[in-house]
Amino acid sequence: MASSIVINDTTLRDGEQTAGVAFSATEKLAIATALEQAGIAELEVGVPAMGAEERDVIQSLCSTLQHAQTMGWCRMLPQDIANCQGLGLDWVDLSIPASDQQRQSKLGVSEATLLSRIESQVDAALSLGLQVCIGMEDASRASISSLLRIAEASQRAGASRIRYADTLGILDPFACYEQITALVQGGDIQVEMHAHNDLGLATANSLAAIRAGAYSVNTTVTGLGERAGNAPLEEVVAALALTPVADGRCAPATDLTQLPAICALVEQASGRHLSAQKSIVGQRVFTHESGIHVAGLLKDPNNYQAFNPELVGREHQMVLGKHSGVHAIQSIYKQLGIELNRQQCQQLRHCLRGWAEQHKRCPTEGEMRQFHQQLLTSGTSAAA
Ligand SMILES: CC(=O)SCCNC(=O)CCNC(=O)[C@H](O)C(C)(C)COP(=O)(O)OP(=O)(O)OC[C@H]1O[C@@H](n2cnc3c(N)ncnc32)[C@H](O)[C@@H]1OP(=O)(O)O
Ligand SMILES: O=C(O)CCC(=O)C(=O)O
Repeated sequence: MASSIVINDTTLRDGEQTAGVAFSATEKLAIATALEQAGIAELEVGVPAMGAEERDVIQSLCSTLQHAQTMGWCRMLPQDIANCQGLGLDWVDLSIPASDQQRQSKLGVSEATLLSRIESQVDAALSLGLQVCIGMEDASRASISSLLRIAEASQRAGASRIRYADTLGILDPFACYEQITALVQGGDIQVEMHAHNDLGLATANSLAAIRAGAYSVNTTVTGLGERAGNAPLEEVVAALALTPVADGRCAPATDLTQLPAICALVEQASGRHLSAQKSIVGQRVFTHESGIHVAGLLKDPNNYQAFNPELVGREHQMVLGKHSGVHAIQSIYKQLGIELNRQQCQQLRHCLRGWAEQHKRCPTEGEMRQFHQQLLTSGTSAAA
């Protein structure tokens, strides 16, 4: 059977790092369970170094989840690793700054010192029964030669994976493809992509990384995360389902119909409201008003749909507004049980335009009925 691309969702770690976001234990459990039920293979569930309370939550998540693999995030420090003991985690991400900028300015150590730490710290994590991913923070500002040295040291020490973090979200998909290709071809270790969205390219970069052979990608529900956030889970899994990778791997086995409910759960728990136009899950992304689009959709939905909204548990909605055509008006009124002829539709449209400009929204069913009543009584001014 073909292997599938792995999603490592970090809503509960990087997602919760969004300024002002703090999930309760109950919310974390609900989010983790929902993600597992949707088929997400791996969850990065938190930072054990944050303290005993965080560790209790991590432990309870690990004991509740049945199929999803769990990962804890640590600095590559002995105490951080020791804090993972007994939590039931499957994986640990041991993070080191990979760029000269961060290594020198944050830690003040040489590359040789950092490389020498990998062996002993990976060993410490392995002895706790954990699989190890080496997190290369700020990898996108590091030279590829130094990333390859980290990859080589990680592999030699017994780590299973390296994580390429575009910590500042500065990559474009072309550069990302080149970087990940070099890492995949230069070593024999899984490569994971961690994309940030500062330039709005996190999803594109995640897909480019997969195309280059990345084993896994990090996502967060609704794209939560530091600053402009991470690659949104809903975008990445929908795109993977619709744009197959040519290397024979399958899209992750995600139940896409659960995405709206998962995003609503995270929207509620994070207090971060989603734009109506947010791809895949935004309230209005399958809503159509323009006359030409609605007329086309009525003939055949394929005329104006990128994909069937049922794939992600949604449906098309047709509404009336400034750009409505006769077909739309006729069809929408028919659903209200009102048959209109072409001339009546044109009269309604004339009034609808002015009404929409004034109110800046679509009319409700009650308002549409009112327009019709006015049309019948005045014959000309349907929607004053
Ligand atoms: C790019 C990312 O997303 S990295 C992940 C960021 N996530 C978090 O910060 C999780 C939440 N963090 C926390 O709760 C706290 O920062 C804690 C509990 C982890 C640490 O708190 P404190 O001990 O008070 O340290 P504080 O946060 O002020 O400073 C961070 C320290 O970690 C060090 N550090 C940062 N990254 C690393 C690393 N990869 N390896 C080793 N040390 C590191 C910093 O240099 C600094 O150490 P210093 O005091 O010697 O300068
Ligand atoms: O080192 C890592 O695991 C990645 C940390 C991270 O969240 C980032 O660099 O954006």
